Amino acid sequence: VILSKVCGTDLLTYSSSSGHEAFFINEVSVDKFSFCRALKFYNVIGLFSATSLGGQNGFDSYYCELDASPGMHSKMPQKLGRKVLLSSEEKESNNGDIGQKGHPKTDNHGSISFPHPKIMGMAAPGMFILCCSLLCPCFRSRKKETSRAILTKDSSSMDSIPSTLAESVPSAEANSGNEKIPGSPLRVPGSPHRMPGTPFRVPPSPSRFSMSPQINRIGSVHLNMSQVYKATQNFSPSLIIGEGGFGTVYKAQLQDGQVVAIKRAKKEHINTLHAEFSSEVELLAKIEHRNLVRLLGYVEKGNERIIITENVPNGTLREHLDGQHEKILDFNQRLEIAIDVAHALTYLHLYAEKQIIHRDVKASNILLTENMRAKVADFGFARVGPTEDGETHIVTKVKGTAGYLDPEYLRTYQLTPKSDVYSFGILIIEILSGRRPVDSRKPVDERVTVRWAFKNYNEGNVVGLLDPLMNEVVDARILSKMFSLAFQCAAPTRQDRPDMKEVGELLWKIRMSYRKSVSRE
Ligand SMILES: Nc1ncnc2c1ncn2[C@@H]1O[C@H](COP(=O)(O)OP(=O)(O)OP(=O)(O)O)[C@@H](O)[C@H]1O
Repeated sequence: VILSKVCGTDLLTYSSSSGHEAFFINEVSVDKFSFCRALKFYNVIGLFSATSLGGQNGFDSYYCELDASPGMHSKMPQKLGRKVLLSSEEKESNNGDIGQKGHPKTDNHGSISFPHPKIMGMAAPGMFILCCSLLCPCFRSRKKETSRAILTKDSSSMDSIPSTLAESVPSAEANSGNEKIPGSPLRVPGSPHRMPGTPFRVPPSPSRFSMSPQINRIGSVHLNMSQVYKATQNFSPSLIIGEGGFGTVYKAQLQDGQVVAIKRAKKEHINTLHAEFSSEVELLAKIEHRNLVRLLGYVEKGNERIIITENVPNGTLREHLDGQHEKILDFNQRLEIAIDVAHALTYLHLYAEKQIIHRDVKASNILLTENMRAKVADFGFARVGPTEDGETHIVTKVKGTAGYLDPEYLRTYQLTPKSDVYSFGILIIEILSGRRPVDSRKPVDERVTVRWAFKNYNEGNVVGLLDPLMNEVVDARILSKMFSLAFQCAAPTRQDRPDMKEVGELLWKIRMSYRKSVSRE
């Protein structure tokens, strides 16, 4: 049995197989009490009950009235799913991230970070599960509904999870609920550069990187703070080109004329930093690929944490999809961007000195050049992949952005390059449709874009999936191939996803077909 419902901001999933039961909120394994609490909060206990549970009376009598300790019911959470993520994050314990977000990102950008539990969750192969999930109706919630669900699971392939173990994982209950939670999880307060609906980020907690003694010497640009002040004209507001969770980004000109982007960490987060860059950041500084934003240097002095990167002048892919730039991206440009990103990820996964998993592939981390070439930015969550022979994955806390997160990684805490493949699949759908992975402004059944797209795809309506801003007729067969590839990438389990190299090759073939179709017209 597998039951999965989007309620308000949360995806509630119950599964049972061969006598083993598991409870999930937003793909995070939780104990049954937390699950029941969520059901009660959303007033949907009855809907999870009766026939679908094999004749049992339903959650309310079978589960939810059982072992609630006094006081536990007194206060329902305001944003349950987010609390699950935050509570888990508080217990973060794992090391090993190599990127800039060793610095704490400040707020509200959708990134998720929490530790692996004592148990692993369920494995869930098969695209047919996606079909099943599409059939699940959404419930009316007492709150404003903003879906941030990913995909549902397959009961037939569930690992054995004794419920006693399931109860040992971090739960929503563990959170004190003190944190400020935005009205909608998709709204980003105080960020002028964000459109409504932009995914929020839960700030990663301070990393525990080993400090490199040479930290100020990484990369090819070595500045001291007075040079940074000079280059940014004392961090002049007129030079601000972006605002992220981690800090403010300035366009700066160095003495030799080179124009760079300088990211300055927000002061309020400096104190929470225990250690900064991993020595492995030196690895990132060595990475050179035309579709990856180059890390040029790092400055650490007193309260200042400065990251210097290549400047990419034409905004983010998300801004372009939002129509914030002069021209709307045409299909050809979108296809080229997808190919660029595929090449960047292939390089990271296969050809870098050590395998690197980006972990935060999303449209707002794709920067565009004047020629509309794409560069993948923001290695804040990047991680070195498995290093031992025969190792298939690393087990680590979950980081990434809601909507792009690989559900299998989220469930099992096993990270592989296929997590980037999943995010890339979601990104292709975003590139083609223009829609964010989760869009709270859409009708309930369209809010999880991958589900909406898959449903339409199955009904043969690929043309209707195309971004209406494009105003362009694209051969339905080409679109079908693109969407089909996207769904393969976003398969619930990694074994069903192609690797990035294959994805690049397939995109290249699609490009050839597209060129042919255009030349025939
Ligand atoms: N190398 C760069 N060149 C040009 N603009 C950049 C560069 N890096 C960042 N920006 C701009 O600054 C903005 C903020 O970047 P940053 O990487 O800090 O945050 P973000 O990725 O938007 O947010 P978050 O990392 O919290 O998701 C970007 O959206 C982009 O507009």
